[in-house]
This record gives sequence, structure tokens and C-alpha cells, in this order.
Amino acid sequence: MASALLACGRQLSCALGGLSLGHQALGAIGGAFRRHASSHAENTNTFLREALVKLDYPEKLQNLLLTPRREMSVELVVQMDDGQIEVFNAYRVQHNNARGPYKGGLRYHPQVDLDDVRSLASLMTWKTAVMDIPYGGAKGGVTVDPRKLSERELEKMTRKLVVAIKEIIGTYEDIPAPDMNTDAKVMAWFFDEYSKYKGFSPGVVTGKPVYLHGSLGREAATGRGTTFAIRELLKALHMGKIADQKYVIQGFGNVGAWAAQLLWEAGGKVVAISDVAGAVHNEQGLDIGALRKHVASGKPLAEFTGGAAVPKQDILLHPCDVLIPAAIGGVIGPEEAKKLQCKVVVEAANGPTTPEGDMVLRDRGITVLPDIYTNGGGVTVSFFEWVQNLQNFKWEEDDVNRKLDRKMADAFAALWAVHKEMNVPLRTAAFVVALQRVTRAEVHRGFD
Ligand SMILES: NC(=O)C1=CN([C@@H]2O[C@H](COP(=O)(O)OP(=O)(O)OC[C@H]3O[C@@H](n4cnc5c(N)ncnc54)[C@H](O)[C@@H]3O)[C@@H](O)[C@H]2O)C=CC1
Ligand SMILES: O=C(O)CCC(=O)C(=O)O
Repeated sequence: MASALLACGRQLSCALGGLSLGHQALGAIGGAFRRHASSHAENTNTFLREALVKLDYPEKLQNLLLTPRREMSVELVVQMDDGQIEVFNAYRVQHNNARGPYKGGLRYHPQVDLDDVRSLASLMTWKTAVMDIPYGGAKGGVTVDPRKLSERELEKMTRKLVVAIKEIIGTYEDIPAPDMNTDAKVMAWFFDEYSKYKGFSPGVVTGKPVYLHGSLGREAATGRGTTFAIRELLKALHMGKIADQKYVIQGFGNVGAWAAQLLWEAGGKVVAISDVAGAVHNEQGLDIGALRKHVASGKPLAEFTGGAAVPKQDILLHPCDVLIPAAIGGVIGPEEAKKLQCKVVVEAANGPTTPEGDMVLRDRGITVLPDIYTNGGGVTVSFFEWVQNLQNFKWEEDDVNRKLDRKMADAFAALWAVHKEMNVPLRTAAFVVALQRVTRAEVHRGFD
């Protein structure tokens, strides 16, 4: 395995011999964990560099894989319901398309900036490669707090975004999807607006409503994939079954709520959950069905009577077997990592652990199942949706879920094999698997 990777790297080294990429050298590779990681993009690259070092890739190749192919920043000018004009900053970063069209979600969040989107776009390249689906990686975002916009304002802003980026996306070019604070409704507006300019194009975006060319199973896919991932990890670590564990989940949106539901249905005990506003705890296990109904009725999560309200900032530190960050990035730094009371961290969110936090978890022997595998179920069912759009045919939900299960199991087997063979953490193993696949595609496509 390692020699095949090295040969691939050498071949690319020759191919890159006469190529001037024009990038700055990105710093001493060996000191990946000694430098202070100051940004989301830098955090992702710190993890990536560790795998690049293991593979001994030449510097030009490293630079090519570390930097995005294209970045677009636009301003969206929107007239609000009260007549005022607001300007929102928006981004689409296309990281790598060696393995197929760029692919990745759209995030609406006040903390979105170019650095954040760069990091998320890079994660998508490695995620689609780990899941072995024929895509590259991209991400988009708008710096906005969608809770402060009316539905009409949100729709206008989304349509402006489509107009702004329509020339760099497309069914075979770059395919957006939901991420934080975007859902099937936003994807429907997106599909509609794009189709006005380019003709009927359901395959330009995934995560659409099921009645509008969406796939059965996409809404639950990331949480379902996370549950399959946990099952595989528990098996590999000889920790027993899903039903034998206590879970704590940060985030009760699409990913957190579906993961909670499916773990609970499988007999798992979810003892604490938080969202942006609060947290709730019940050591006997929360009734997730009732909690979902409570939240769906518009009541605050922390007011759920089936548990007690607890401070949301302590959620990650609550004792459990499996800790599932399923909200924002960068929440497990070194200080949190020192205090976690779990056996494994399962990264359903993108980028929840900083490199410094990761080092502390390694030292403490806490296993981390990395984001680029754990939450890969979402983009995998997005791929299934896209295939159905191209086929103009709808698959049954059981079929979607069965295929997702197979993909999650196969991807786990690949990263577990590298973890064992190279004696590296699961995160590094996942990057190694992904780098191998992306690099092979780069080499075989050539550079002319
Ligand atoms: N939706 C999808 O298919 C995929 C999502 N992800 C990742 O999963 C994570 C969650 O995404 P979604 O569930 O889609 O978003 P969402 O918008 O549906 O839900 C986000 C949840 O996180 C909570 N939250 C936000 N800030 C928080 C904070 N500071 N502390 C605690 N909770 C907080 C929100 O209240 C909400 O419950 C993100 O990192 C996203 O990138 C990854 C792969 C696919
Ligand atoms: O479904 C997709 O295409 C991408 C979802 C996403 O943004 C992610 O996996 O982080």
C-alpha cells in the first residue's frame, strides 16, 4: 500500500517537474503540530499535512492539494421587507475537481467568511474521496443570521446568490447542497432560479424536496450515516453495540436530531443534547421522539420536561461513551480536550476539533472518528439524488438506505486498514485514503 502511494507521488513529482504552480511554499511540513493553527483553513491543512508527510509527497504536489482551484466572493444586494437595502457577503470556493464535479453545501451563518469556506471546501474534496463517490470538493456560504430574515428576504437572498454564481456552477460543474441553516426549501429556490437562466436543471443542486426531484432518505442521510459509522467503529473497537452506549450530542438540527433519533431507535441512551440556545439532560436517556415533537412545536429545547435544563457550554464535558459534536467547527480545543469524559469522539460536524485539541485527545487515548468520514452520508445520498436526477427515476427509500449503509461500511474498512497498516490515527488514515484517490486521479488525467 505505502509503496504504491509513493510510486504515485513520484510519478506526479515527475509530471510536476516543469510546472510552476505559482503558490508560496506553505511552511515547514514536519512542524505541523508545533505551529499555532490560527484559522479554520489552516486547521484543515494542518491535518492534511500530517498525511502528506506520511506519504512523502513532493512539495509542488502538496501545494496543489492544499490550495483551492478557484474562489469567488460576491456581494448580494437585497431590498428588505421594510424597504432598506442590505448587502451580504457570499462565497463559493472550489477546492479540487480531479475526481469529478465540485460538490459541497451552502452555509448561512453569521460567522461565515472566506477562511471558513476554504476549510469546508477542502474537507469536501477529502470527504468525497473517502466515500469514493465521483466528485471533487467545494463549499459556499453567506455571512448572514437567517433567523433575522423573513422567509421572503431569505428567498430573495438565495436567488441573488444563484444569479451571482451561476456561471461557475452546473450539473457537471459544481453542485451545491444543504449545510447549516439551509434546507430543502432553500435548495428548491436554488434549483428554480438556476433553471430560469440555464433551462430545467434538477441536477444542479441536491437536498431538494422529495416532491421536487429530491431523493428519499437525503434529509436523514447525514445522521443515518453517522449512526452506521458509529456501528462500524464500535465493532472495530470491540465496544459492543449502539444499544450498549451512552451518547451526548451537541447540535439538534438536521444532523444532530437525525443521529439522536436513529441511535435512540437502535436502543442507545442519549443522555444530553444542546442547541445554540440551551441544553437538556436526563441520565436515564432522553425520549428523542418526544423531544423532536417538543422542538418542532417551536418550544426551546432546554424547556423539555423529559429532562433537566443544563448549561449548554458544559455539554461536551458531560460523561458518556460516545460524544457527537454536530453543530459548528472548532469546539474541541486543547482546554476542552483535557476535560472530555468520553471514550470516543464522533465528528458529525465539520471541523469540530482543532489540531491542538486533537493532539490532547491522542495523548489521552480518546479515539476520534473524523468528520471527512463520519458525516459523509450526506454527500453520499446527495450523489444518489444526482444520479436519480440524471436517470429521471426515483429510487425507493430502502434502496437508498441500503446503498448508504454499504458505502459507510466500505469507507470504514478502507480507513481502518490504513490505520492499522501505517499505525496512524483514524483522521490521518482517512486523509491518506483520500489523498491516494485524489492523487491517482490527478496523475491519470495529466497536466496538459
Ligand atoms: N446537513 C448536512 O447534510 C450536513 C451537515 N454537516 C455538518 O453538520 C453540522 C450541523 O449541520 P446541520 O445539522 O445541517 O445544521 P442545522 O442548521 O440544521 O443545525 C445546526 C444545529 O447546531 C446548533 N448550534 C449552532 N450553533 C451552536 C453552538 N454554538 N452550540 C451548540 N449548538 C449550536 C443549532 O441550534 C442547531 O441545532 C455542521 O457542521 C455541518 O457542516 C456535515 C455534512 C452534511
Ligand atoms: O450533500 C452535499 O453535497 C454536501 C453536504 C456538505 O456540505 C457536507 O458534507 O459538509
